[in-house]
Amino acid sequence: MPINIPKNLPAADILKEEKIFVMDEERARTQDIRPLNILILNLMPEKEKTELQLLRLLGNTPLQVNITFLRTATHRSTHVSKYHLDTFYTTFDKIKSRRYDGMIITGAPVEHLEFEEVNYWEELKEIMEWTKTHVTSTLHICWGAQAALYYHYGIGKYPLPKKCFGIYQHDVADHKEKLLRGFDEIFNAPHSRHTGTAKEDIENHPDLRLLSVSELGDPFIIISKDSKNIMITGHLEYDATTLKDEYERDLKKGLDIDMPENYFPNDDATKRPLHTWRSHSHLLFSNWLNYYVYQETPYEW
Ligand SMILES: CC(=O)SCCNC(=O)CCNC(=O)[C@H](O)C(C)(C)COP(=O)(O)OP(=O)(O)OC[C@H]1O[C@@H](n2cnc3c(N)ncnc32)[C@H](O)[C@@H]1OP(=O)(O)O
Ligand SMILES: N[C@@H](CCO)C(=O)O
Repeated sequence: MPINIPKNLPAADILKEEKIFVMDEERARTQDIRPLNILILNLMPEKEKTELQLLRLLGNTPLQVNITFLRTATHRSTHVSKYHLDTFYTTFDKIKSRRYDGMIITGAPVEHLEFEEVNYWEELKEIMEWTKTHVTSTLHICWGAQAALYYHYGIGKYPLPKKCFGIYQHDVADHKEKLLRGFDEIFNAPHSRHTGTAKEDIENHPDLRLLSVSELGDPFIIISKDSKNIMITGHLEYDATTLKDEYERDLKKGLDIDMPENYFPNDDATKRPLHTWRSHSHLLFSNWLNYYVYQETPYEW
């Protein structure tokens, strides 16, 4: 939320220079406030876990936030009950005449497929096209980010020599960038994927800005220059034990999987992993809600 300070306070100029969000008294007096409407397209198979993870982050704000959960109509989910989907989720046909202040498109375990092989790809393309006119800002996570880079900007994904799996450090390209306001110089975030995006593809694209790169040299946070689309290649929303669960699942299946890097204390898988990215995940979601959704969305539309 912006701070409302007297017009000629000396600190105002310095805060403005640092791009700290200051609102003068007149603008503050005339600003209309209403709850935000956020749409979540949940493509993760274990939908209830993802709901909880995202709601924790979206709940960390003084704003009122109305949540609508969206599922694909063209894909039959196999890891969640029909009851849960029928009770808590809607489909695109039912909401496409509405407008949303913000939208989240989650990851999905389909990165081994070409985009066109994903059975809801045509539906997702229609939804992503619709976001251009019906959503103020869309945040895309992991495969959702790859899908957005491909659909909106023509940037493909490529297979990694080995799964990018663990907790990695990331830099902050520009401390004045609103999305990263309050971030430390270096911060942790989990990654869990078999495919990646080329850094040069982002850097060379005239409509994109790279805001954060991992210690492996991979793009982590990407934003479109019109600020409508944000792409995050990792999983800031993951719980402390999500990578552990994925690791144990793959070991049980007999898959050739390395231990998540920089995760278990002393690389001892019997020890409790520490949640070392929690504060930055909260910060990123509240910055998004404040600067890209609340401050940008029209009061009436
Ligand atoms: C890169 C990222 O975005 S990371 C995000 C993805 N990560 C996760 O989901 C982590 C948690 N997931 C998991 O642990 C596993 O996916 C599990 C345990 C839930 C499922 O594992 P399995 O049963 O071995 O996988 P399975 O092959 O049945 O299918 C996985 C999912 O992909 C879906 N899928 C498979 N083929 C296709 C296809 N062509 N098009 C669309 N979806 C497909 C399946 O339907 C299923 O999703 P659903 O439950 O929503 O229907
Ligand atoms: N995060 C995913 C990667 C597969 O898309 C998993 O390990 O389940």
